[in-house]
Amino acid sequence: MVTDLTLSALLDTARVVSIPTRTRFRGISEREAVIFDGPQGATEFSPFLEYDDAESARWLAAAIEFGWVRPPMAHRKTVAVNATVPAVAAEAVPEILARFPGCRTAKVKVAERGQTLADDVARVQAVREALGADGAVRIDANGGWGVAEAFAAIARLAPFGLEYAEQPCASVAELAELRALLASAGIAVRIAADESVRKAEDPLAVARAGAADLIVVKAQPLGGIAPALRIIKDARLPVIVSSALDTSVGISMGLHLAAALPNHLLAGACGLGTVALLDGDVVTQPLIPAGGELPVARPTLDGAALDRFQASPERTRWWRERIERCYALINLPG
Ligand SMILES: O=C(O)CCC(=O)C1=CC=C[C@@H](O)[C@@H]1C(=O)O
Ligand SMILES: [Mg+2]
Repeated sequence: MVTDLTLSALLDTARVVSIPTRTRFRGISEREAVIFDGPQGATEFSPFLEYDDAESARWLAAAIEFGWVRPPMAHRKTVAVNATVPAVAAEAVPEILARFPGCRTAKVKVAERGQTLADDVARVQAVREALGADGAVRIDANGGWGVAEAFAAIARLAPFGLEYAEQPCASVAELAELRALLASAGIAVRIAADESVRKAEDPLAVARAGAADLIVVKAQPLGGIAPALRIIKDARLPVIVSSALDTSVGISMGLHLAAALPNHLLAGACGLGTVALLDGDVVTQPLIPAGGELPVARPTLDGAALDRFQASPERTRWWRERIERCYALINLPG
């Protein structure tokens, strides 16, 4: 970690932006983010608004690391990414997939509050039809199911061919129980842990409990690329690197994490294509997938776009105060 970055030096480079989403995603229709310009390049701080300071402080540590510390050596120049399909109606699926050119893997949101299993079935079926038999389809329930509900839903969705189910239940104990139930029923759908890694007190508990087949790893929530790599090393499970509906700046942090992984640890296409879900960006060449891949690059900030998406004075003040509180929590040495 850097030792000499003062709060005022950090705040001097901060630009708060608010970018509309093209489709509501996890209830969000405006994505707010802070963009900093560090000596290593642009970096992003964008914890969701409801996250408390202790959790958000890890996102700030990640932003500082990416802007001020040289990233680890890259093992690849491009990273394959998945299309991310929000909990839309089945009819909207082709239009969503069209935003992810060349992506042969799609992650489909399921278990959305207010919807039914029939909605999930219709959406997953539409994705399978659009991708064809050789595409890969995975689902993400964001912990929205209980064990019995998850078992029934996965049994119903498995015939469409599922690569894995991401965080079907909320707790590690539930994931372990579900994983055993699926195995004993001969349903070959792997379990991926996301929230059990990025929001857990102990990100390794899920691996230790044998409750998942792979882990979804996000750089910002885990405190940066170096802490994420330490967790990956200790978890000893295959990894999908994902993001948090970031601008291309935050996405580039995820790409550098994915690029740092040796091939045998990367479990498939990464969840880094979500700039396609935003209606704008802050860089000159937005990281929209081409041929199903993204380049491992540091984007160049677009000053006009930073101005265009500049947040209101009230929101800017809110974010600057949040940065101050989080900065106080991360205890930079020196
Ligand atoms: O993994 C992807 O395809 C995209 C990122 C993604 O799905 C998410 C981003 C941000 C918040 C989360 O609700 C969600 C996830 O749960 O993985
Ligand atoms: Mg997830």
